[in-house]
Amino acid sequence: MQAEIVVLPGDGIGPEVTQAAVRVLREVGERYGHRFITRQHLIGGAAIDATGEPLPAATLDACRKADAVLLGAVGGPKWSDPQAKVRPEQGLLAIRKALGLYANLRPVKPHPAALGASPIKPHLLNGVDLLVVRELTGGIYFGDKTRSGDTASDLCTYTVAEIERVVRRACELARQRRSHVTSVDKANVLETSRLWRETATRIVRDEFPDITLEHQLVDSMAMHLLAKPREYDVIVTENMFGDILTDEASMLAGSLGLLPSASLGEGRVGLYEPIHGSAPDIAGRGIANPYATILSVAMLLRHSLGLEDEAKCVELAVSRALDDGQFTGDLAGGRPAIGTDAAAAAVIRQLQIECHAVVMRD
Ligand SMILES: NC(=O)c1ccc[n+]([C@@H]2O[C@H](COP(=O)([O-])OP(=O)(O)OC[C@H]3O[C@@H](n4cnc5c(N)ncnc54)[C@H](O)[C@@H]3O)[C@@H](O)[C@H]2O)c1
Ligand SMILES: CC(C)[C@H](C(=O)O)[C@@H](O)C(=O)O
Ligand SMILES: [Mg+2]
Repeated sequence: MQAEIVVLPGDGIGPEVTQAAVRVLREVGERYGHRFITRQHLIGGAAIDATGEPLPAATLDACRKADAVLLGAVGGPKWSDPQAKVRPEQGLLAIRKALGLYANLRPVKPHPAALGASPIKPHLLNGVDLLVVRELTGGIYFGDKTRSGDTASDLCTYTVAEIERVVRRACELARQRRSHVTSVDKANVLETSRLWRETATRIVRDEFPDITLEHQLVDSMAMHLLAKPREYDVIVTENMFGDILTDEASMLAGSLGLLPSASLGEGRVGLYEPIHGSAPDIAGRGIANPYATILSVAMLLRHSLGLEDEAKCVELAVSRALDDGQFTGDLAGGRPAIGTDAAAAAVIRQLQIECHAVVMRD
């Protein structure tokens, strides 16, 4: 097949991890005979520096025309002045909104070889396989913001339609898994959460009677996620809770550098990105973990291009690289660590074996 993929490196470690992931994508293309055309565009701080805007029209245009978008990360101290009129993060929020990407899939499946990197006891992690479906285009990140004198406000709004579509998406995904959905809210305090809970209950009752639905308040969820992570299958939640819970969940996997994501809507184009940020503390040193971005490429192959074999192949290759002890610094825990490029090379080496193995098995 031929596919056009827009690559948005962004800021900090964004260019380093996307470059590694594009190398892997190219290898997949060569081995399977696909023509993946990649074009880079500006977003975030890099775009502000070049054009004054965090999401230039040319970038959005290119994304709309593409088959999929691969993003690194945006933001950094250079653009973080509280007085700044434009911020890199606005570019990311704007592209998600403009492409209608309301469902952000963040899978968490700790890899056995990386268990040592997690602060959680290994016996709690065995068998953990959960998927957070984070609502991505509503809630407090998108509400009106005001500042007047010594008072500031951020408005949190949800409509029934916004809740319905993401809950439906979570239930459809749960049907392909263990048919269990945990809906996370703060219904004891927030009106948006009461609407969320009512809507989730109705959608599951009327449309997904085969799904088991459980409600959980977000504060205790933060605790349960670490205390009994094995008990969760699909977790669906609003934008901010999903943002926070997934950084927490990365500790189950051992590092933020291991969690990929797919942002999907009703449209054709999906956006794929690691869940981590631009990591200014390690940027420019060639030591960032690229596995989350490489695993995001696997999600891109699966969800936007329908290339399931190729997606599995990338996931297996990452898994084998970890089995082989190919750890970046965030996973190494004092053992010798490899850099970003070497990690990509390790995946490519495994890909050369794994692609073949997956094809032969099918
Ligand atoms: N999707 C995005 O573009 C995105 C996501 C989160 C944060 N941000 C932005 O990134 C900037 C920095 O935010 P932050 O420091 O709170 O979060 P961060 O995710 O960038 O970093 C948190 C910690 O995790 C480490 N880390 C993150 N990714 C890693 C990787 N791939 N390999 C090794 N270590 C990794 C960092 O070194 C840091 O110590 C901010 O401007 C924030 O707004 C962007
Ligand atoms: C940078 C920020 C806008 C972003 C978010 O909150 O969505 C990030 O934290 C993420 O998780 O992708
Ligand atoms: Mg986040």
